[in-house]
Amino acid sequence: MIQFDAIHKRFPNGTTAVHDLSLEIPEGGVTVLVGSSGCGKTTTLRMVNRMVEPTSGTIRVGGKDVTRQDAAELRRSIGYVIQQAGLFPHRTVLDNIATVPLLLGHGRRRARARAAELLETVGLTAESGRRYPHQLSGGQQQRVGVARALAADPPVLLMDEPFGAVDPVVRTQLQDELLRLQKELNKTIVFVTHDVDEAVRLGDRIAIFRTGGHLVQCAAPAELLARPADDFVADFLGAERGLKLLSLKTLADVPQGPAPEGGAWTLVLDEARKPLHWAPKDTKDAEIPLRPLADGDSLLAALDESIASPTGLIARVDADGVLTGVSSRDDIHEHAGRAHTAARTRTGTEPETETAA
Ligand SMILES: Nc1ncnc2c1ncn2[C@@H]1O[C@H](COP(=O)(O)OP(=O)(O)OP(=O)(O)O)[C@@H](O)[C@H]1O
Repeated sequence: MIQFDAIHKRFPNGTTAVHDLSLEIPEGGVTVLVGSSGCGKTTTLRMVNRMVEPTSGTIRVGGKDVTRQDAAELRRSIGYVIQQAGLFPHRTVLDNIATVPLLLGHGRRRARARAAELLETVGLTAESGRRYPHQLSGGQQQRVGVARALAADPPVLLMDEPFGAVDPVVRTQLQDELLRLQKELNKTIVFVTHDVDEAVRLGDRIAIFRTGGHLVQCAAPAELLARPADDFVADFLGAERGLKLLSLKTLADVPQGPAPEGGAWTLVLDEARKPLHWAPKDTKDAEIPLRPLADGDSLLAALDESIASPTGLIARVDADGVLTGVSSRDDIHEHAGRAHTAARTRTGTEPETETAA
């Protein structure tokens, strides 16, 4: 757990970057710090590993006051990932990843073996380990940055806009990878972004800051979207709060029935009973492509597919892609409404919102 207790940071030029911050970051989850530019997110993050020292207040990691620990040692025990990866340009990828294990006194052989393992963990080939950072794409460099931060197996990972400099497709891939890794590793991750969608996608909890370094609200994403503490939070989350909430809910509970027969549309399956497309009764019309959805897909994806398809139906599949049934636009819509009511009225089932002035 990371505890910020009455933290204040005023830079020598008089700028207050963080104002009276008290926040508990639970162990083993992703806490995302969001807010507009200059609201103190990076400063907050960098105080955890003492790259910035607070003016007053206490920060504890695992119960220990960080100011009572040797700064260099502390930094080696906390993973740190930044935008543009921050790799050493004249070292190979493998040596970049092996840096911290080497500093920690692991032999070169062991450090490299660990680095090779991590390359695979973050989805890179062994061959890329022999390259230099500039010979990799931006997205690959970010993966190396994550591997390097994980090399000493630190319980805490600080990530400062790590995916800010890559295109949206690669960004989504990197987010997926991080979620997959986190399921496996269960680190305590503090993640800074100014992108609300990224925060909602990755965060177990989201802390929203406003200019002047004020924490406004910290809550689980669904709670935040359903019950923003004030107009600032509501504005920051954006106009499509309702849709964002649906991106957090799955399709699992929406009822499904057999595919209709003899109507205007027929669901065409391949020999393994995997849905291919909708065929019109009138063969002059074009067939309609479809995107099969599984129980783990979101209500937002279901709503989108049901609206986009003139059939008003979605094809549901199991983990192997085999048809399990179809669901109607009306059923999806009804569930979407219920998800909202539940989120608004929920009491005591989610972590409590922390608000600060
Ligand atoms: N070394 C410094 N000296 C003086 N002021 C600083 C320093 N570092 C940051 N600041 C100021 O402190 C405030 C908070 O900066 P910080 O980088 O923490 O914000 P941020 O929320 O991470 O912003 P961004 O999203 O743009 O990275 C800003 O007004 C910034 O200009």
